[in-house]
Amino acid sequence: MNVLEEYKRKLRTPEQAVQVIKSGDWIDYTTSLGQPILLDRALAARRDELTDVKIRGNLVFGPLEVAECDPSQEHFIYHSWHCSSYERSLCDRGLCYYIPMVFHLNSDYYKHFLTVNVAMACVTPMDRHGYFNLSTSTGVSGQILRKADIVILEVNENLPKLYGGYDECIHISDVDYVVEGHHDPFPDAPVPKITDIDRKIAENLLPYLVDGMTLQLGIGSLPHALGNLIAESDLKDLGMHTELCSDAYLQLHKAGKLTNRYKTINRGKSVLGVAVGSNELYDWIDENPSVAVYPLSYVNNPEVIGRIDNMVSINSCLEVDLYGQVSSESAGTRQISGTGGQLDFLTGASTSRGGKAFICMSSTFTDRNGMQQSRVVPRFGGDIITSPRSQVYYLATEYGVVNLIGKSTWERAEAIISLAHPTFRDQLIRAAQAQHIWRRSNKR
Ligand SMILES: CC(=O)SCCNC(=O)CCNC(=O)[C@H](O)C(C)(C)COP(=O)(O)OP(=O)(O)OC[C@H]1O[C@@H](n2cnc3c(N)ncnc32)[C@H](O)[C@@H]1OP(=O)(O)O
Ligand SMILES: CCCC(=O)O
Repeated sequence: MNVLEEYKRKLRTPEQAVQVIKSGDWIDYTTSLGQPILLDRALAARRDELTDVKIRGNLVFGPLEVAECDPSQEHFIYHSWHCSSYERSLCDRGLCYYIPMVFHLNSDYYKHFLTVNVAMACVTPMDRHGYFNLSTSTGVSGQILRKADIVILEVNENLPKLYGGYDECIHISDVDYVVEGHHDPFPDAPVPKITDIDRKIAENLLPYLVDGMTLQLGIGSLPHALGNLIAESDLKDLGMHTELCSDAYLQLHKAGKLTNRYKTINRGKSVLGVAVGSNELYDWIDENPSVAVYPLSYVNNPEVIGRIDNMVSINSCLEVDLYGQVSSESAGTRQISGTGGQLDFLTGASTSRGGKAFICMSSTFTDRNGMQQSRVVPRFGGDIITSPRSQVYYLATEYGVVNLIGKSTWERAEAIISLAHPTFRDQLIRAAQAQHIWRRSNKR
């Protein structure tokens, strides 16, 4: 049978396709732009026929009809590997549960441990060879689709087609059903406003950065802003090897800096796993031979990252304690985001020849009551630790950069307090004294 005939034979309406889902099933929605909008709507419409259907997603921007239609969670229970701001708001409402993980092993979790009864994902239209491109969701999708008992694809003509790497496509012969329908154009992701504090942090980082380095910029407004500022610097011949491709890389490209010339693997290629940004970004990565998408089992593998000379990883966090522990994913018991690729890139970049792993933050934040709070705290109570103190290298704020490696507890306390906002330093020193990590010789 030729691929077009096979496509027609597998074509269903969304309502028909979701009939395969049974009570108790595990369903996967892949990630971000891969969110299956029409199938999600059709599944939610079956609410009263189904119970205990569990759904997994990852950095999904929503709205998710399955979560919104069932506050009781008798019918649908939604889970996320990494919370977007929408999924965070679902968690706040008790409608989403976080699943702890590290990304480079995520596909192994699927391969060895997890059940996927039905996987549903948005893909590009099928090509003449019978392949659908997994596009900006390639990072996480391949193994989910391989593990699924039933694969339903939703064709979204707005998705960019990305060259791989590997695992960027699925063939019609590996698909059970295909659905089509109208999709609105993707909204542009918000662009962070660059603040004076961002500029100061970028200034503090610049002496550590070299021409020819390869950059990983993490999720969130600070890494994005720092990427934009690096695009304005004199640095040149930069490389891209990142889990998440944001508009900061488009800025580096537009500034003529993203040549990938000195990459020691994937030379000449901007490597990514997932992309989220503007339509201009999607247009840039679409069918672009200088861009290569890979599964995160490759992109985030610390051994792979470590093979890239001068690999620089720039991620952000919510708070740091005086021991050097980093909390990036929860504020007390409130789930904010996830571990994501932070630990993978910390581990990988710190083993690269000339590599450096930075965790950056503003020294303070303004809480919901309008009060200025320190991001340097004496010690964590209920916050989840994202990066353990044994693996944290460079920490940066607008007050400087410190390297914690090889530093004892009292040296760390001193170094970390030097990054804190001056308003909070005395109270942090008193806390360090009470915690027995402060000596008479410590600098105030
Ligand atoms: C992507 C790659 O290539 S892999 C590596 C990157 N991945 C990671 O580093 C994972 C962990 N890091 C992250 O998830 C992000 O970088 C974050 C969460 C630390 C920062 O992301 P941003 O989007 O810039 O966070 P933002 O400042 O908007 O804050 C998010 C929420 O946390 C709240 N928040 C921020 N700081 C604090 C704090 N110290 N205490 C309490 N709440 C806080 C904010 O108010 C906001 O809540 P809201 O949505 O209700 O307003
Ligand atoms: C999918 C990107 C999330 C992260 O690693 O932070």
